[in-house]
Amino acid sequence: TDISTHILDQRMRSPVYNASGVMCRETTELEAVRHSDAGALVSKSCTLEARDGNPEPRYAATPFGSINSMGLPNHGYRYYLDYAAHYDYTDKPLFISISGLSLADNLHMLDAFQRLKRPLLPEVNLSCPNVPGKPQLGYSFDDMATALTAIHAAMDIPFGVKLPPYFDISHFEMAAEIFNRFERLKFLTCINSIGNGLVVDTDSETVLIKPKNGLGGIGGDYVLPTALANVNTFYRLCPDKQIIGCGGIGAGEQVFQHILCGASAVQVGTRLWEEGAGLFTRLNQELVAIMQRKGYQCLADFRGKLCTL
Ligand SMILES: O=C(O)c1[nH]c(=O)[nH]c(=O)c1Cl
Repeated sequence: TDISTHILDQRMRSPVYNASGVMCRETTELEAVRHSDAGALVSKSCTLEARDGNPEPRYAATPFGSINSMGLPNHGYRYYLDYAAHYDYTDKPLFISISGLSLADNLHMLDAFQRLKRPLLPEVNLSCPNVPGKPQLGYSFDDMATALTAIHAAMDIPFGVKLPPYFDISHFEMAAEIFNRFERLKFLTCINSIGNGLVVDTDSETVLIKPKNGLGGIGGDYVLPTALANVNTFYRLCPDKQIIGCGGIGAGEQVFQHILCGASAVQVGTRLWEEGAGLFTRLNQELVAIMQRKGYQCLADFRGKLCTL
């Protein structure tokens, strides 16, 4: 049973890796993912300068997932640039998440990464919901088109984007039309957390996290149907791009479902935060068991083959 996959020409021994933001802010964390059974790794979204992020508590686990308003805490792009400069690319693919506070910052950081002339894979984050005063690009189609036009003009290497969840068919269609304009935009990571949810503790009658009156991005079991809808819809609307699934993965079954909906690889956030890097070993085993039960030899046997009625 072969669970390997490729993103562009880069092979992954497993289709499962971390979601940006989880187990990836420190080089020690990136190394933990690299030494795990994950098939790749992605770094914490970086900004031009280091950021402390939002006041704590800013993450909370909940009965069916998590809520977070981290506020883009990271060491600044040079820290991740150094990691990418010394990384052994023969091991597993390295994705670099970029989340500049302005288009100029994004262009500056992307240029620095492409000048390394290393096979790193930039994932431009269009969907951070937690920086007060910074509306996310993914929900402003004109601004997103402007940014991607400038990024595509500046980038000689292939890149991807981290997308927010969309909920309206016309939004899927408008977003896909924009993405399809850009040939070197090669992968779409769907989805980021569902922005600005609110989780309340009944006993204390209090929110769980400090920033933004308790509002934060929702992840975990709550978001699986939305994640699958975004994966499958962009899989159908953007046939020249690969889809990386993210959202609601806690067991091999959801890995299987994301791939069935069209994902070439999948990322895990909430469940990884709660369980640790042993998660990848478990997910790989559970995916193999499902494939064996169904008689599938490789991921291509079922990728994108979701049946409709
Ligand atoms: O608050 C964060 O750092 C954060 N949190 C998220 O759930 N998604 C993001 O893209 C980011 Cl950048």
